[in-house]
Amino acid sequence: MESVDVEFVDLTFSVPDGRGVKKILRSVSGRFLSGELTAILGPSGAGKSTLLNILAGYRAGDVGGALLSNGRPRDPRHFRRQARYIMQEDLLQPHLSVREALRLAAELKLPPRPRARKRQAVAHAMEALGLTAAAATGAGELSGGERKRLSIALELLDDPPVIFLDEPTTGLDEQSGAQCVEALRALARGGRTVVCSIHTPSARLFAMFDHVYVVAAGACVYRGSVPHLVPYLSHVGLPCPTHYNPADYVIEVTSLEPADNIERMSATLEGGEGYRWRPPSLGDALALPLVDALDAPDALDVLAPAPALSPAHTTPSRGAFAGYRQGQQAFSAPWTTQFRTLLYRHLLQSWRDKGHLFLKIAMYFFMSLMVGLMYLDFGHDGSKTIFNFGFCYCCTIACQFVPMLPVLLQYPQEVKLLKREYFNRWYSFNAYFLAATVARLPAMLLFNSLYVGIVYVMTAQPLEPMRAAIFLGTCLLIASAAESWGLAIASALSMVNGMFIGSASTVPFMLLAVQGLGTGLAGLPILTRVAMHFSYMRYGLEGLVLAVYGFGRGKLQCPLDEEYCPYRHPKQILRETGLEDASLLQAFGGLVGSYVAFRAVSYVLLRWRLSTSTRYPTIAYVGRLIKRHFR
Ligand SMILES: Nc1ncnc2c1ncn2[C@@H]1O[C@H](COP(=O)(O)OP(=O)(O)OP(=O)(O)O)[C@@H](O)[C@H]1O
Repeated sequence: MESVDVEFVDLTFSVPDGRGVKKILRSVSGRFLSGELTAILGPSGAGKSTLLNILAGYRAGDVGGALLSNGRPRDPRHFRRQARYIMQEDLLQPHLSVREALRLAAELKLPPRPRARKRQAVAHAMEALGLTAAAATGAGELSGGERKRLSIALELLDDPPVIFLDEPTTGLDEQSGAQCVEALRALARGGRTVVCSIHTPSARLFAMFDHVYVVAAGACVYRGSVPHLVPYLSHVGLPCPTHYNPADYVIEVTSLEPADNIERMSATLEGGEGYRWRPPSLGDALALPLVDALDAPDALDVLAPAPALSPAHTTPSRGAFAGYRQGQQAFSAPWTTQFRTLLYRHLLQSWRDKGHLFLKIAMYFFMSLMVGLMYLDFGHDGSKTIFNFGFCYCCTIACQFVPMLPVLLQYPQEVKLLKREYFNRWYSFNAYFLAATVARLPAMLLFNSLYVGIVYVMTAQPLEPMRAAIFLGTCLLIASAAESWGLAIASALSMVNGMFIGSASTVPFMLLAVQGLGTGLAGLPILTRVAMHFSYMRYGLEGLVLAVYGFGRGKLQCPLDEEYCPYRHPKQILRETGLEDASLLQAFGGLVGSYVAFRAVSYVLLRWRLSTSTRYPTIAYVGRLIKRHFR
């Protein structure tokens, strides 16, 4: 059985702070053993999450000191295969039931065969985390405690030897928090190393941990067993009052200013031997090895043992789940399985989110009717060709904004989920990216067909299959390019900044699309003409206008009540709008090129967001600047 002891020596971490640096971790050392449940405790802002992020490998840059696995320097790539990190926010697929979420995760994380083992792993995970009764409940309807336990169960499927959790009990009531910690303790008993940061635990919860690591102002102020904390506090001259929760007390005394207590406590630990403090007299008398001292005599059990919880959790041993090791293999499931499963999950989520789906259909329907009524019957009217050009421009704007805005709103949240799953090695980035790209196509086709079907008929555009197909194809390409532009922005920025940048950045595209109107292109400055090649809306406008007026369309009817129709010749309107020389090939090429370019930008930005590597310091620096000022 593979067991991994996590060790860190003289770990330091600083961040730039104005003109100086702020030390967040100040030379902390410790060892977290397999088979134990460890709590990282401390006042708010002490550095618990930072320590956890570094230990999990989630934060890699600017870290000083050494990280070891089983006493040897840690290979970050190998460790990533062994460890899972469960973040504080439960990022789940709200429209999947507990069983579905676990089955899909098993599909992604475990080798394809034998299939029975996957079912077994799902059943074991549900049983171990007390989720069997909620198997059919949608993740969106679960209680806070169940959500947390589902997050843990999802990471447990491939049986990782090390599990890190950031504040798993935050936001849970006493009972749910205790159930969660009970489940974690059972997992640790099975031979795993389980480490979690925790915020002001109750005495009952605190007593359930095997090992406590207390951080204050970036320094370690206690490391040892729960029962030894009270003697330790007396030892450093800060006796814990009777009936006082030692966890609360240690946080209280280390929060006080000036930081004398912190200095004294960390100096005591530095002066001691090994990674765990134990009462000197007891240690000498029993001559216990440091680790064995955890099973200290009952006389020191100043806290009541944890009461039995319901549901009773079994003690799943390592290997009780799938029994698979990822070993040196990159991912357990083949690439095609990852792609297929992610595509299915994406489509299922979209289909189940009926409210959003109907809202979108209603929105497209409403917008189509509005546009159709505004330009009703303009298409065949020789006196309204210039307004019909306006209809084409209106379509480029509609096809651009409507698909882009939901992406700017929703995608930042999806990126968080992607970060969690990708970091925990559920799938390869390429499989995700391709699946997410393909999964968007059916909705894009449906909504744009609905829009074009209504406006094309209402505005009386030529009912010729080729022209209608070009019109629809152009609208689809505009929408796809706009959505990709939105994805590129949302890949790097928060929702608020993305909404602002996304909306503002479309203005140049829109302005460049109509340059040369009335004057022709020849009179435009060279810079403007060059810039126009970068506006996908220009290509979109070209495609739509060519669809209705290009390809040798004959003279349009001039109504009897009009004396003169200056633009009844389609060639005339093409000349006046600077589109005389436009070609469909160039328009489609420009739109496809924009789509591919925006996708490529979004690919690179997403990869950067997911990377914890420090191989490219310049990129890392630019990334930090973006994070600090725009995210
Ligand atoms: N990137 C950063 N830039 C500047 N300061 C940072 C950065 N990351 C963390 N800090 C600071 O480091 C300190 C420790 O942060 P950390 O999130 O690790 O604390 P914590 O103990 O987990 O706090 P809490 O319990 O409130 O979540 C805090 O004062 C925080 O403001």
